[in-house]
Amino acid sequence: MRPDGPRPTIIGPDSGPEAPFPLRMKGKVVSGFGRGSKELGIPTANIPVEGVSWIDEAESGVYFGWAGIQLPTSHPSLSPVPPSSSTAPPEDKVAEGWRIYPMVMSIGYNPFYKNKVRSAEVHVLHKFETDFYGSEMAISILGYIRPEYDYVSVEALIEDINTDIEVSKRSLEREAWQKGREDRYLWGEE
Ligand SMILES: Cc1cc2nc3c(=O)[nH]c(=O)nc-3n(C[C@H](O)[C@H](O)[C@H](O)COP(=O)(O)O)c2cc1C
Ligand SMILES: Nc1ncnc2c1ncn2[C@@H]1O[C@H](COP(=O)(O)OP(=O)(O)O)[C@@H](O)[C@H]1O
Repeated sequence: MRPDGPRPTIIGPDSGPEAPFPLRMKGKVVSGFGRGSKELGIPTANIPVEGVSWIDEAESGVYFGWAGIQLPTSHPSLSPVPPSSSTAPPEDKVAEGWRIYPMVMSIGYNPFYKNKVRSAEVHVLHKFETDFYGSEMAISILGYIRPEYDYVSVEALIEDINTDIEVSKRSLEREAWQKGREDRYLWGEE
């Protein structure tokens, strides 16, 4: 059960991420249990964990970092990227539909829902006009926020996820953490 008490408002030192981060994984967005949007109002894009070398050793819990998504060229949320932006992917990758966003995610069994299989679920900190199932997504995890908990109610779970969103935004705003956006892995390169 979630312990009582205040939570840290920012994660990691101002100097930037520390080992073992960044932890990276990528895959096509698949469907989960359909609870993210409908029950919680917080959609989470699932990517398969099979074949991710570090996943078995990773602690279950909530992580944050950057996500690259290749949106189909017909996607209504494919807003233009200012070419002057130093953190945008290279122009050819922008043309292929790649965009970079901050993200917060959970890796584990979702104790509140008592899942039997381990999942990786990414909430992208951006408002999309439609879904992006089947899109290629690459993530670079830069820090660990907290363990997964069971909750007395769905409202208590939602409140903690909203705090995770704020902690992630605040942590990534710092200069040394913004550099993480320039990781080529985020636009599909090895
Ligand atoms: C940032 C974040 C934190 C989460 N923390 C927890 C948690 O502490 N306990 C839990 O049971 N589930 C947690 N979840 C998982 C939600 O329960 C999950 O996203 C929801 O069940 C939707 O599942 P679905 O996408 O497979 O439908 C978290 C999800 C996110 C995005
Ligand atoms: N900001 C967002 N972050 C993550 N996924 C989003 C977002 N906005 C829209 N989506 C879409 O919503 C889907 C997740 O919806 P959700 O209700 O959690 O269902 P499920 O987990 O069963 O697939 C993602 O796969 C993606 O296509």
